[in-house]
Amino acid sequence: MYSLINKVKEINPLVLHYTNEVTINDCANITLALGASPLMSFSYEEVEEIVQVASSVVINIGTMKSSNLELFLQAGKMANKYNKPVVLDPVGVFATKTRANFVKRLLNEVRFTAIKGNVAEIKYIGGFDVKGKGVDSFDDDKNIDEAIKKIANKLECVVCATGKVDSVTDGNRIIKIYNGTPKLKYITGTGCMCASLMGSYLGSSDKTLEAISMGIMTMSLCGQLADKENISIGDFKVELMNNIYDLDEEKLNKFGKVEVI
Ligand SMILES: Nc1ncnc2c1ncn2[C@@H]1O[C@H](COP(=O)(O)OP(=O)(O)O)[C@@H](O)[C@H]1O
Ligand SMILES: Cc1ncsc1CCOP(=O)(O)O
Ligand SMILES: [Mg+2]
Repeated sequence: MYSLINKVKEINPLVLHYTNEVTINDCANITLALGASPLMSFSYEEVEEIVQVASSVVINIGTMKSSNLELFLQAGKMANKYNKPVVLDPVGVFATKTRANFVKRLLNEVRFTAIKGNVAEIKYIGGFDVKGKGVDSFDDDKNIDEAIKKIANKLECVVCATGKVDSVTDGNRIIKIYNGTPKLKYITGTGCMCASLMGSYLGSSDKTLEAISMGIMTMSLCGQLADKENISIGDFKVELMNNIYDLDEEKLNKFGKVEVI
């Protein structure tokens, strides 16, 4: 699985983002740091054309800007039409009925290759009560394996829940990733950036479960490596980017903590 990082650098996939206005720049930079190419678009005019040249598509509902919502649906449908892998990040889906209804529409009208969210977002989609505020999860991973398997089997896609431990499933196998640091919660966009990394791996490989696991492993491990003693939160963000740029197969083999269930 770890050798997929070399594929990203070889192929330099184009990762097309329809995303929020808070973390868009960080998502572009992390995509570049891994070795892929980012492209962000809010254009109805070019959606069909641009999806055709993309290697993968990321849809993130974070800011729920009303003028973009139909575009996000169209982008997902175009990804299906042109057989491009497409990832959904249902940011804050539990926070309002509006978000929940929009995510329901996306899930009904688009076949996603993968859905990733924090534990509260994923449990909410799985039908569980959750503890969350705004876009942040304060939930634990009780029932998380049940939730991810339920969603994966119902929607026939890979599902990833992020948190202290990250869990990924294709409905059959479950991959647990034990890397990370609580500091990742004190920078906005680490979840959004995971989706960009997932898009980068998906654009370089058709092994979906491995690609999604590598996306989250890359963020969690690089956060862990960046978290040197007494590092300030501003420096931590810079070190996170540096570690993404410097990550290679050797470091993944040395520090990756993965369990396949
Ligand atoms: N308590 C924690 N300990 C270690 N890593 C964490 C913890 N909480 C979140 N992470 C990591 O932070 C990154 C973002 O996850 P998360 O905070 O769940 O997403 P979001 O930013 O979408 O809310 C992931 O790499 C995840 O593994
Ligand atoms: C704070 C905020 N508000 C709308 S989108 C967004 C960013 C969320 O990023 P993440 O899901 O990675 O925490
Ligand atoms: Mg998030």
